[in-house]
Amino acid sequence: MKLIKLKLASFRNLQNIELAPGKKFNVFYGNNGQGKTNLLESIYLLATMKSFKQARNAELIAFGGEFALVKGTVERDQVRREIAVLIEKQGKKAKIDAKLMTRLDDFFGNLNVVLFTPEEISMVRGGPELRRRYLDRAVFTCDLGYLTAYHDYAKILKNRNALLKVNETAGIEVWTEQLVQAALLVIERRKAYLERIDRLLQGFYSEISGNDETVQIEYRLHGVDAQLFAGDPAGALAQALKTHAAEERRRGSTAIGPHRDDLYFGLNGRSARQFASQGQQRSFVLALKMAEIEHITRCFDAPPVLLLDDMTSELDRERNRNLMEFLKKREMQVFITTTSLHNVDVDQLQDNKTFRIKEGKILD
Ligand SMILES: Nc1ncnc2c1ncn2[C@@H]1O[C@H](COP(=O)(O)OP(=O)(O)OP(=O)(O)O)[C@@H](O)[C@H]1O
Repeated sequence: MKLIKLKLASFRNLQNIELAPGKKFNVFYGNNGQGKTNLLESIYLLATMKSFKQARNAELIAFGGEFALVKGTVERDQVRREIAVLIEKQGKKAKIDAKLMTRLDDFFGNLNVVLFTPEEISMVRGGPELRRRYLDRAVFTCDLGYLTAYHDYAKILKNRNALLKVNETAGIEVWTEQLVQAALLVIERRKAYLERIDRLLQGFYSEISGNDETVQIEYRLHGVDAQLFAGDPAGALAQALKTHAAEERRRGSTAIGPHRDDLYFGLNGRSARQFASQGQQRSFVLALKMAEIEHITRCFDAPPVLLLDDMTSELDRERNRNLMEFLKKREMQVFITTTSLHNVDVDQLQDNKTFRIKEGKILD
């Protein structure tokens, strides 16, 4: 998958951009606050309809503007598609080859991206939301049915929470039963993904770190007996909900389910969250991303587009070199942002294209 053309109008500080990225390495460089990350955000949006900064629509539109437009031409197996996303304050509309998309499912899969930002390093040490967000996105890319399972679960959760909030427990059993069934579908798909990347993760971690430390990734059910779950998943969830009934009434929200679950990252058999050094955390997250790339490549028989935001300042030289070696071996298009070309060693990269960004404009 390749992005052949990108056209932006009134997207954040990028008023009017038109560019033809190269098929391999594209390096965007410039001082802080010039629009490099905004550019990556626009590509991410073209793939997912979402901002990776969790920004609302109004924030994506240039100050004082009414709308923003992001357009891209993507190529896969020599077939080209035009993706256009119109962002207005009240919502987004997407067109593929000039046809308005009415179902989200039809939109996805035309452009796959994997994003790596410095902030993601905190996925190891930070709160569970970051890990859940990573997992949901990663599962979803190769498993479009996951979106339906996830939305069904979210709808039931909302209804059940609404009852708990007003302390209305009559009729809650019906929602509890539905919640359990919907939760199982989400958990099953999340676990299946982790099983698929488990071996990949170990391989990439060794490649990146250059040592023989072992890494583990596991799904952690919140408040549920894992052993019971292995034998009787529905029974274990129902049991946990029963045990937490009083807490739920007190908090006015559902205490058990995929919205509370977490990922466990292990390093040499210990919790990476508690014991990993800065460098080990970076290697871990980078290996996770590499595993995600490999997984998507296998699913679609085509590699995703990689977006590396300000990577060079976060990685030390050795890890950076290992990452570049990994990328050079692949027929993958990469977008890198950096404050200075010195950080990237562009001469080492075959087929690179560089773009200087200043005040929201590309200066060649
Ligand atoms: N809706 C908007 N309209 C206009 N400008 C915006 C909007 N949202 C953000 N900006 C501007 O975009 C700039 C930030 O751009 P961006 O985050 O892409 O910087 P960057 O080049 O990646 O810098 P850094 O190297 O610091 O990450 C800021 O100057 C900010 O004021």
